[in-house]
Amino acid sequence: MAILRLEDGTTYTQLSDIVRELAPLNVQINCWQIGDDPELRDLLAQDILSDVEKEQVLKALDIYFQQLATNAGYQERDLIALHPSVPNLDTMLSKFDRVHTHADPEVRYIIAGEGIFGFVRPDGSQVELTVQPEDYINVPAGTEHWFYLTALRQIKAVRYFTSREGWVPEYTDREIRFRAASVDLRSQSLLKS
Ligand SMILES: CSCCC(=O)/C(O)=C/O
Ligand SMILES: [Fe+2]
Ligand code: NI
Repeated sequence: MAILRLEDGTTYTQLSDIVRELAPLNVQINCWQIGDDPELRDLLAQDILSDVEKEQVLKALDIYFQQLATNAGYQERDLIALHPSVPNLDTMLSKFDRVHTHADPEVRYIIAGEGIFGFVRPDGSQVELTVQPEDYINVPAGTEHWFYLTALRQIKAVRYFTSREGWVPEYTDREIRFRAASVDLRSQSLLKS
């Protein structure tokens, strides 16, 4: 279930509120059910998936890919699985944790773990959106955003492509003013003390 945090600390968890707050960016957010198939749930609980297992997961969720292919011409999908034992995880994440855009829409369906997208709204305010299983997000081409993992350091997401070239990050020099996860980490450390 998605969580949106504004710079003033306001937090939204209702999908309708989040849709409203992200509307100025035309960022689409929705909740797509994963279902309760035990074999799929077991695969999603594994950190590491073989290529065969990844394809099994993708096929189980292809109903959504078919909708995107029919309605919006999406051509390909793959599954990204990030977890603490991925070699050079921090190097990979460093590609996304600076403000960047893509020439194509960034379309992700979160199916395990969680991650945080940051956005700059037209009024200059910055917001951060924690995405979790069943959250679907479509970030329009050219939208400034950043992405990083929470303290869980684990996410599985289906990536949908209209072309492969268009998702390469194009960096902007926008400064990121806050990180909600650090707020969480700070509050967690406060809770611990
Ligand atoms: C959750 S998919 C990994 C992040 C990514 O592809 C991207 O471009 C984030 O901005
Ligand atoms: Fe991105
Ligand atoms: Ni949800």
